[in-house]
Amino acid sequence: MAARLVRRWCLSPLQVVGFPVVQLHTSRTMRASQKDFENAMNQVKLLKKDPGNEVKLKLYALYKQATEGPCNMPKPGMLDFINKAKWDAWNAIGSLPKETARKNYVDLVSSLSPSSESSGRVDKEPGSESVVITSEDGITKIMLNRPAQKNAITIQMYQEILSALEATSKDDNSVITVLTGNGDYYSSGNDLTNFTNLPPGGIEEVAKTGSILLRDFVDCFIDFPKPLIAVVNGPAVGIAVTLLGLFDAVYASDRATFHTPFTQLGQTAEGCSSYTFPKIMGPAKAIEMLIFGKKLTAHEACAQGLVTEVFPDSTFQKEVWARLKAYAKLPPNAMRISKELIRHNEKEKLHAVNAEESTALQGRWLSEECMNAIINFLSRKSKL
Ligand SMILES: CCCCCCCCCCC/C=C/C(=O)SCCNC(=O)CCNC(=O)[C@H](O)C(C)(C)COP(=O)(O)OP(=O)(O)OC[C@H]1O[C@@H](n2cnc3c(N)ncnc32)[C@H](O)[C@@H]1OP(=O)(O)O
Repeated sequence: MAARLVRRWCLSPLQVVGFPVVQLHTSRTMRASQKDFENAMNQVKLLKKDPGNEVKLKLYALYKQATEGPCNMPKPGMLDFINKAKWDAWNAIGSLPKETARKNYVDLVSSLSPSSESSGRVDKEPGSESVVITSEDGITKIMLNRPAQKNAITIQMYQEILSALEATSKDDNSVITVLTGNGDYYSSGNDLTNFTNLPPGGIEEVAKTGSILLRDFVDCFIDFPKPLIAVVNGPAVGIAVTLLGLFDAVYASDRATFHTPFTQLGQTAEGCSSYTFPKIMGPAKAIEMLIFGKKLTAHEACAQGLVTEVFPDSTFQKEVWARLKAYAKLPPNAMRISKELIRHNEKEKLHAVNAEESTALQGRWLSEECMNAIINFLSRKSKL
């Protein structure tokens, strides 16, 4: 099921906001600027790096203005949030002349297209994977690797993490498993553009498949049989925080922060945090985090029991990996059996909580509160 979901979701990043797929005109009577415009449209399709939704909305707006003139469409309804973001972008251009829009489009594309970008090659460079999995000294390291996007988790990354956990749980050479992030963030949580690729079934289908994926993903953490360690190298947001309640140890840099702004996003708690957080830190503190979105420092999170130990950022990697290497030499079966003893009484409850939270989120994703929050982020009207 999970693999099927991912296949369905894995669209080119350029499809995120419904990139205009255009027909190239070949008329010999076209002026040079029209040719530049067509070349630019072609270059856009060859971009290897996703330019981000803000730029894509600008490109969309300039393309529409250049080809059709000022926005002449009725404003889409609030719930039609992708078309509304596109309409807003086009409408914001006002009465800019078609020629100027065309030139601005060409200029914008050329600013995105260094010569290496437009070569048309699409091979992945080594280390360019969004999730990097390595194994050494009995430690399997799953590293989130989208530092420029603060390690926001895409649909494909959920699937890759899930597959890595399934594989390492069966790998006799893997004693402990570590989740960490590359760059300055541990993870900014769910990639908010996950919501913008509308399949034919529309937002209802997005919410339904998203809910199934979330449930499968979290189930995998609940059932993971070996020691699971989070090496929190920097700020963590959303699902990157809630999952910590299912880890066996959480080591944090003193630069890390812990933030679950679900209400601000019109969403609700997931990752079993509606159960694990009150248990770990008591209901009063859990409510401050999960309902009011209070951000904790690493030392506060440690005092609340969410973090095992905090290290100075300057020595964080050295100290933590030295410790993990020592732990990975401990007898693996004893560790696995101890984990089973500690965790097995809770498993049934955790699966039920996960199912409930995933269903609640399915409803939330269809709400106006949630859609507005996502539109605001994507159109950069808001940030955490
Ligand atoms: C219905 C389908 C769902 C399918 C998936 C189901 C799976 C489960 C879902 C479970 C529910 C999960 C919930 C959560 O995790 S809620 C938390 C979501 N995260 C956020 O709201 C964070 C949003 N980001 C920010 O507020 C800021 O970016 C941040 C404070 C993290 C950093 O700010 P800073 O100013 O330092 O950096 P930038 O904003 O300039 O960010 C750099 C670039 O990174 C992009 N970015 C960052 N975070 C995200 C994100 N979460 N999603 C998408 N993109 C993100 C940001 O846009 C910048 O990109 P550009 O350079 O292209 O502009």
